[in-house]
Amino acid sequence: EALRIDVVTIFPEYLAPLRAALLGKAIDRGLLQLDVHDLRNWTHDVHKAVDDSPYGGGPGMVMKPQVWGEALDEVCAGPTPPRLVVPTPGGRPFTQEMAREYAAEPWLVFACGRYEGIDQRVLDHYASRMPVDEVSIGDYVLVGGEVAVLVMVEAVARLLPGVLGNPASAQEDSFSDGLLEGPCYTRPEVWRDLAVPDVLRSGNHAAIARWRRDRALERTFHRRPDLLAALPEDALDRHDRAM
Ligand SMILES: Nc1ccc2ncsc2c1
Repeated sequence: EALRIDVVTIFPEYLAPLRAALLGKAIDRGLLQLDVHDLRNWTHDVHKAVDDSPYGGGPGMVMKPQVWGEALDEVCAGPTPPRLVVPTPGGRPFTQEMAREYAAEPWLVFACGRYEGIDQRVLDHYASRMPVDEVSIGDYVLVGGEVAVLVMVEAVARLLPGVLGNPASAQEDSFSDGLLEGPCYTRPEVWRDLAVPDVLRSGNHAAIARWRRDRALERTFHRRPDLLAALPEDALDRHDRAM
C-alpha cells in the first residue's frame, strides 16, 4: 500500500533532494516509491526538442504535446490509472487538505512543465482517462514545476504512516485546526536576555493550552485574517472571540 510517485521532468536532477534525509529513508523503507523520468527520453530528434513557439504568438515557448503524450502513455500505463498532478501558477491552490487527499492515493504522477507551460491538449486528453489536477503552490512564478513537486511531495510524504517519528505532530501542525502555529521555545530558559514565557514552564497544562491557542489566534489574526474568516461558525469559543 506504499504510495507510488512518478515524476516526469527535463531536469531529473532537480528531484534529487527527495532522496535525501527523511524522505530518502521512507523510500528505503518502502513507505513510498519514487521514480523520476527524463522527458527527453521520449524525443526522437537529434536536438531532443521538447518545446516550440506558441500559437497566437507571445513570449516564451510551449511544451510539445507529442513528447508529453508518449511519455505519459508509458509512465501512466497500468491496470488502474494514476492521479496526474501538473504544477502551474494557474492551478487550484495546494493546501494541507489536498496533501491529505494525495497521501491517501495509491499512485501520483507529477508532470513538470517548463517554459510557458504544456500544450493544453495534453491535459485535456488525459483528463478523459484519469483525474488531472492543475495545482498552484502559491501566487508567484517559478521557472518550472520541479520545485513545486518538491514542495508537494514533501507535504504528502510526511503524512504517510511511519514516515514521521511521532505521528502526533502531523496532526497538530499548522492548518490542522485552521489556525497558524504559534511561537515555540526550547532550552535554555534565557537566551541573550530573552526568557521563555513563564506559563510554558508552569506545568499548568490547561493554561499552556490556552496560552498556545491565544498566540495562534493572535498570529492568525495578524498574518492570515483570511484563515480566521474561513473557520466554521463554532470553531471559536467565547474566549477565542475575546482575543
Ligand atoms: N511549468 C511551470 C512554470 C512555472 C511555475 N511556477 C510555479 S508552478 C510552475 C510550473
